[in-house]
Amino acid sequence: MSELTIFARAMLQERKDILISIIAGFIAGIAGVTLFSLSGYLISKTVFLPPLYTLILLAASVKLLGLVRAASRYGERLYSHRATFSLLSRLRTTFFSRLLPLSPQWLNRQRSGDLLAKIVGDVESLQFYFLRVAYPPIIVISVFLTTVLVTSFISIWIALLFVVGMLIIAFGIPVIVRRSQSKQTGAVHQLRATLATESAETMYGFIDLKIYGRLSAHQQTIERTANQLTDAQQQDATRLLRGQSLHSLMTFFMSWLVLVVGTILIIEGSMNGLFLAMLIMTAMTVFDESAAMATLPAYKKDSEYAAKRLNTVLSDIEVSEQAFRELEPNQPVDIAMNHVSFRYDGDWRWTLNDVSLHIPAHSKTAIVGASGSGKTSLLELILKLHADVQGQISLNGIPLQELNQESIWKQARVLLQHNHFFSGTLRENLLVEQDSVSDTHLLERLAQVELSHKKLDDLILEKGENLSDGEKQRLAFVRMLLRSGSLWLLDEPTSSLDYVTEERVLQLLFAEANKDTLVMVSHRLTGLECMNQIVVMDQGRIVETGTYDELMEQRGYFYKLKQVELDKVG
Ligand SMILES: Nc1ncnc2c1ncn2[C@@H]1O[C@H](COP(=O)(O)OP(=O)(O)OP(=O)(O)O)[C@@H](O)[C@H]1O
Repeated sequence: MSELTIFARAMLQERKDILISIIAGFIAGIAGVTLFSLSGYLISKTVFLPPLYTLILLAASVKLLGLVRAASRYGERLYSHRATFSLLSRLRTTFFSRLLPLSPQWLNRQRSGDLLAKIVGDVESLQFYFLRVAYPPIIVISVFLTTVLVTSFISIWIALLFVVGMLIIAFGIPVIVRRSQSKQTGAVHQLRATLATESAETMYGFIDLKIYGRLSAHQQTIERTANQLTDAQQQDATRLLRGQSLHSLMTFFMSWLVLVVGTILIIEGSMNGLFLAMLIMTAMTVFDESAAMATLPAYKKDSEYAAKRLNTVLSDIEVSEQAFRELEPNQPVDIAMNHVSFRYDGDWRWTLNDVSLHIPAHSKTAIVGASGSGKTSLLELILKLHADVQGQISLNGIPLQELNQESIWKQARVLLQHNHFFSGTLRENLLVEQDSVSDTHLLERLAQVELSHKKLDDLILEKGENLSDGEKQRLAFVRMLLRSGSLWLLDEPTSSLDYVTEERVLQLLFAEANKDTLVMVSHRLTGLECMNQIVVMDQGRIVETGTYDELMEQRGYFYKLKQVELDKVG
């Protein structure tokens, strides 16, 4: 039950609608039972040729009850579904708002298909908890108890028969349904997540799979999973149907039993024969109204499983939300790292090993080194994208663990190696953060990065499929320029550009970031002369630090890298 705490909280917020639907459901149930009982009574009464007004009164009551039943059933459906949809939207937004502040690192660890299956499928499954598990028993039991009470005035034996029938429906049938279900719990959820994951991976890697001739193998896997999912769904549906069929069987059986017992009671003279048809109709209706009890355990188990899957995500998230101090906006940022070591989850080696570094406010720092030496990871640590970091990192003297992650992101103008482009116009892709920038300004910015041939209404495909890598890099660069913030963190911002464009872009960057703190990871060693410091990394350690001239004079690691570059590029 603890898995459903979030759901229970959301239900409390919808208590008004829930209460109305319970009351309306109760009225509909009682009206239904009375309607059919009265019909039975009317039929029996007709045989004895009662006065016309009695018949008119009974027929009018039946009509009226029909209307009451229809109206209250409508009210029940309306309010219960309104509550359900509000609950669902509450759950979705709660889930999504928890995901939003998460570090990309956490999101990267999730398989996108599985996450999607949780956001969509598992949240959806929770609707049944309310519609089929939480409130129907309240209605069924209250309608049933009222019926038993009224019936006991006519015949205590028939009332007892009803109780026995209800016990079988409420406990016997669910046990049978649950027994067949226990081995299968969660199969649909798991297979749905697997199918989403396999489909997402096939879509992402479509071109590579095609080139390497592995597409059909992947398609077969997807088909196999889809078939297994269909089978699991069919088994689930069969189980539900089995419960419903057993319930219908029980309803008919009880009606026959009422007929038999009622006949005996009439023969014995302990019951008025006028009530027989009425009691049979009562039995049929009251047991019919209790259909929800037969399928309740199946839905309950399913919803609990869905809640459990969602909880695994939410409990992870709670761990990662702990920042509490703000980084002052528009202040120059000073970065200090003191004996910082870090490794990725499950990795045996240190990605960053005992790194100490000071990046003063307003300074320009380049981080260079071999591929895989930890340059990007170092930038990500400044952005507080990773937890479990050893040593001390502070921004403007505030330890990173005390800083609100979002306040760092607000201050930072970040350009990572991979930038996402959304399906939409070029304008929309540039104005992801703000929409108060004029077209003229946007076009000026585009011209500054040699993209004057692009139009703001040009359509960009999902993930920027119709852009070259260099164009993507420059558009992301413009996107970063349009932000405000005094901390510039760039990871190889010009790696896909030709030398001429690269020089222009770097000049523009240095002019724009003139008064700010700039940290730039770079593969290339050209243009670093103007940097205040160059940090050279190797295998997670800082091996050299200094200005360009100092490092060249030292003739150490940087000098060697520079010689290699000169040999290769000239
Ligand atoms: N998300 C991750 N999970 C686990 N290991 C990672 C992850 N990202 C990077 N690594 C590992 O950390 C090490 C440092 O990676 P990082 O990207 O920081 O290096 P880099 O110097 O920026 O490399 P490059 O110049 O190729 O971009 C690499 O060995 C890499 O395999």
